[in-house]
Amino acid sequence: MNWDDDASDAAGDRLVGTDADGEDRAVEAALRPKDLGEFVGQERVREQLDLVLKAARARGATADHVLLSGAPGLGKTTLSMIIAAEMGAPIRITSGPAIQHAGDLAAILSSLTEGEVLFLDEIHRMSRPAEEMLYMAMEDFRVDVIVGKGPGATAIPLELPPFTLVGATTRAGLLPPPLRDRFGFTGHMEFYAPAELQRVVHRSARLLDVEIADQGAAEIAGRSRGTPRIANRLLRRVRDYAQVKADGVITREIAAQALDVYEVDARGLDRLDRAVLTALLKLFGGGPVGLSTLAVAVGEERETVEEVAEPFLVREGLLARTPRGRVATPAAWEHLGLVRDAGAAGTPSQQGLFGG
Ligand SMILES: Nc1ncnc2c1ncn2[C@@H]1O[C@H](COP(=O)(O)OP(=O)(O)OP(=O)(O)O)[C@@H](O)[C@H]1O
Repeated sequence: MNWDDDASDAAGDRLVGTDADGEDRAVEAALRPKDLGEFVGQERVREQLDLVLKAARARGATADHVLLSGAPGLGKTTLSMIIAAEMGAPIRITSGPAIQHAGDLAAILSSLTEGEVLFLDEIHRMSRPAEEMLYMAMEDFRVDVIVGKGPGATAIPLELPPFTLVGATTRAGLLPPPLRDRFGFTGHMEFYAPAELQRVVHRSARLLDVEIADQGAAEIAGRSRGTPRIANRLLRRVRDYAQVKADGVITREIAAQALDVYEVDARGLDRLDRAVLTALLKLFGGGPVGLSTLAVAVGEERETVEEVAEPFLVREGLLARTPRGRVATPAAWEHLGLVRDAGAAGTPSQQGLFGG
């Protein structure tokens, strides 16, 4: 998978963007499941983690280091908090970009208490020297603090209490193998199925004291791009609509009307996604067309199209990246309700892209 952090930054102000905005952060604390039983979906990761934590508790030991990989908003921070709660341990939260010098990391590590969970988000964005210090800290619970500079510099070993590192990354493939190998357990977080997101929406509605019908929750879930953070955000916008335009109850119709107003369509595409697809279909007959040409046609930067819009369109099977350019799939024509001109050159079947 190719989730780019810069792309998700650029997507920050979209209703269907995956990064947390200020409002998300304010409510997310209240919506986070507190234990593994409350955590919806991710059956395999949950089951495996349950075993890891139970075994550590039975041995009276600190849990092994845990690496969580997956797209933003799938629940990595939430799981790290659950790990701490299940181990009855405090948690310290920091991120790779916040640790630029090995000294920053040494300061954090040396202040940890026994059994504490250190959550290191975006661990792939840590500086190299800090990363190397982390290897030793994870393996031997020890760091060498360098005092002085040049030939006179000396390394002073510092013992650390046993702790559990929970690393989170959107790009497990970017981690150097020595770092990856030092995690006792790696959990790959998948996008959520609509039925799972429906449960997330129901749970959040209950916590927010919002009345919602099953079909209302299903409507929101179907437009949430497999991501609980987006589901919770759409729920809040639909709640606003239900309060202003109706009696506050979220039915299927209300959810659909509200999300139409916010331009999030039945499949979770927003205005930018649809603009890209529409240009590809209407102006270029479905492609192939070069990325730069497509970007000019929609009046966006090349990077925005490539990093913000395309990943989801590709994931949804609406657009394909081919060596000859971007190509719409038959599903794209269907989704936008357009019919391909039968005589046009470069139809998907003529190119043999989709098996005729
Ligand atoms: N499995 C789940 N069940 C219920 N709610 C969930 C689940 N996973 C995530 N959420 C909700 O989604 C929101 C985002 O989750 P979280 O912050 O843990 O994601 P993340 O993967 O750490 O994202 P990022 O990588 O951007 O930090 C939280 O409010 C949380 O309540």
